[in-house]
Amino acid sequence: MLSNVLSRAARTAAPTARRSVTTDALAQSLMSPFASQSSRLMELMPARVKIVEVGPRDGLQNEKRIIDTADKIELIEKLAYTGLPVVEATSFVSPKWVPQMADATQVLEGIQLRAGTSYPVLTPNLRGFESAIAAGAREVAIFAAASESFSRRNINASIEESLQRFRPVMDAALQQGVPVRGYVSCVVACPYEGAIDPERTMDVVQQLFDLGCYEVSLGDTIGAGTPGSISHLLDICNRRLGGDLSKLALHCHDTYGQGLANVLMGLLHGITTIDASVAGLGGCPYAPGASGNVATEDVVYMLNGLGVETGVDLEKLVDAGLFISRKLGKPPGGSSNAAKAILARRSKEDAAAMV
Ligand SMILES: CC(C)(COP(=O)([O-])OP(=O)([O-])OC[C@H]1O[C@@H](n2cnc3c(N)ncnc32)[C@H](O)[C@@H]1OP(=O)([O-])[O-])[C@@H](O)C(=O)NCCC(=O)NCCSC(=O)C[C@@](C)(O)CC(=O)[O-]
Repeated sequence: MLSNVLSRAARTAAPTARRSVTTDALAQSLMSPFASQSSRLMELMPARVKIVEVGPRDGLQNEKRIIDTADKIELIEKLAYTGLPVVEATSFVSPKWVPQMADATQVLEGIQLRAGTSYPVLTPNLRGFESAIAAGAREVAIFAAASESFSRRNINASIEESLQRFRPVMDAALQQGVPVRGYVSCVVACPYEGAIDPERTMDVVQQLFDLGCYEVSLGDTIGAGTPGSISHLLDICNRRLGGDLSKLALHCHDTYGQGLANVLMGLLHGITTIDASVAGLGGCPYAPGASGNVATEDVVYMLNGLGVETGVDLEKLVDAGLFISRKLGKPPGGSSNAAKAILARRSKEDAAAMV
């Protein structure tokens, strides 16, 4: 088992970037000296993780500075070019509610699609679904919440009303063969109600599966979860879903710095789909105080170090993060520690090359 993991790591360590020692290789080379001690951990790791990049949607939706449509398109294309299998592109919501997403049609129509990447979009109602399909969407996502108060503030509907609203979206999607992802927000905590009962979360998850979602993403919307509460939630998911978590994704915000630890906890429980946002961008306009998602660069660095394949080129990902950080006037690499370290290493290498 361990030798499989190590040879997998060696395969994925193939140099991809212009740099002499890629950071992918660095993370993986650090693994081998400790491999014998950590073999139990390695055995629990999946061989491959699907990363769902939510930066262009979740990452930008809360930004006050309106980003040019062309820059959004360039960001999405740069992200797809890293090898990411899924780049959530935009959302077809009311522009009165989320002004940053007002150009959803132009964004989706403008993307040069890359084979091997899908570009789902958020659709809160049938109107959003129809606009998305007209703009070329091939996959959509509906979004519910485990908290009544958050549901009302986010989409102006109770949980039950929102599920009723999703029914025609789902019917139309099924008729047209469009896959639908589901989100549940506030899976462990709500900005208005505090702690959320995981059984309640699972009730909503189950209803989204019953509606026909092929995957449901568990959103720790305000990033209050810890490995303890996430583990408790996933134990309950495990019981309620008969031991199969393969259709769940984990969507961790990093408000309290727990994002990466929570992702690791998810992997240990058998989650193999992780949502993340380049440069750690993000936040929900209706979740005051919530910071961005766990940074994609940090997730990829960690997975590289664990010998888990993602198919993502970390150096190119850092370039995409740098691009959008500049557009937003944020520090290079945003809140991603891995990106900041890689950018610092690049500067040193560039300075050395000048001597
Ligand atoms: C759901 C509604 C539309 C209800 O909003 P409403 O005000 O109850 O609905 P309405 O039907 O009265 O519509 C209000 C206005 O929006 C228009 N409208 C109506 N629908 C659409 C549409 N699809 N596209 C464009 N426009 C639309 C509609 O035509 C009308 O325009 P007006 O007549 O006033 O000029 C609104 O509440 C909304 O758009 N909410 C979206 C909020 C949002 O995007 N939140 C962030 C995403 S969720 C999230 O971030 C969490 C997640 C997924 O990342 C996971 C996690 O971290 O937890």
